[in-house]
Amino acid sequence: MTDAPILSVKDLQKSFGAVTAAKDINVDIPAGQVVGVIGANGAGKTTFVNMVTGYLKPSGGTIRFLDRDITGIAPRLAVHQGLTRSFQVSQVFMTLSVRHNLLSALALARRKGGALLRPIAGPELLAECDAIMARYGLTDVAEHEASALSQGSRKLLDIAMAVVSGPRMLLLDEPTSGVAAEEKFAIMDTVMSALKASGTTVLFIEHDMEIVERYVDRVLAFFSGEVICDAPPARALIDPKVRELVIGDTRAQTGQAEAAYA
Ligand SMILES: Nc1ncnc2c1ncn2[C@@H]1O[C@H](COP(=O)(O)OP(=O)(O)OP(=O)(O)O)[C@@H](O)[C@H]1O
Repeated sequence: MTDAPILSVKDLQKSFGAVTAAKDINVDIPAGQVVGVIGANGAGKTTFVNMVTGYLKPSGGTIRFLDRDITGIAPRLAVHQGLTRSFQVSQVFMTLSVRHNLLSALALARRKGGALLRPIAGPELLAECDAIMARYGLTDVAEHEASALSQGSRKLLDIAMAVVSGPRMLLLDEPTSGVAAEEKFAIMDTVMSALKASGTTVLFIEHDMEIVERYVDRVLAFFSGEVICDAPPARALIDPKVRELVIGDTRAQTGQAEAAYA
């Protein structure tokens, strides 16, 4: 880890008419950190991620990434700077195989303009594709159509496609949403060890407190557009405000057991 933060957010604000979706957000994230963003529905998590990745223009404040001002940058330029995201809804091509999905993503990441019209699969790209599939546990399903994959494998493919550009920082929207309970830890183990190996800084939105507790170094808890707690999970998940305003609400939505943090 270096001392200078990879991402530095100062006084970030966003209003939609009378609704304040982000208020006075100040966050510095060091390179290599894994950050979990939690909060009830409507707390402002997606607004924050959308502003950082260029999908929404802030009403005020600044965002610096790798010491450059990226406030209001277009999403594709954010990707060029090394800041990438995945979405809650999978972005894979359902009728293509795992290999062809990854080759398409690699071709898009490596080529510019009209070069897309040339054949995509040279030996280097094929080798890179094999390496990514091995890292993300997809080798055994390489020739399977994406539509035939389990939700968990489809998430792995989606995230593997997001990282082909070699981002320095990856933002994920609920990486285990829709994944069967018995698959979620295996999926996260694979994703987090691949991202750790590449030294990627990670920030992800998550409703599942078991995932938060197990995989993040730091929790940002949102309520009503503000960060109400910024602490390691062992502290954040027992913070009275977080328990009342975030975990209580999240449990009510997901039906998680009240005993988990008693
Ligand atoms: N495009 C928009 N226009 C108007 N209001 C919006 C818009 N996007 C978000 N909001 C409002 O901003 C607030 C924060 O929404 P946001 O989607 O960021 O919350 P969230 O924490 O991501 O919620 P969820 O867990 O349901 O995705 C909410 O009150 C929401 O209704």
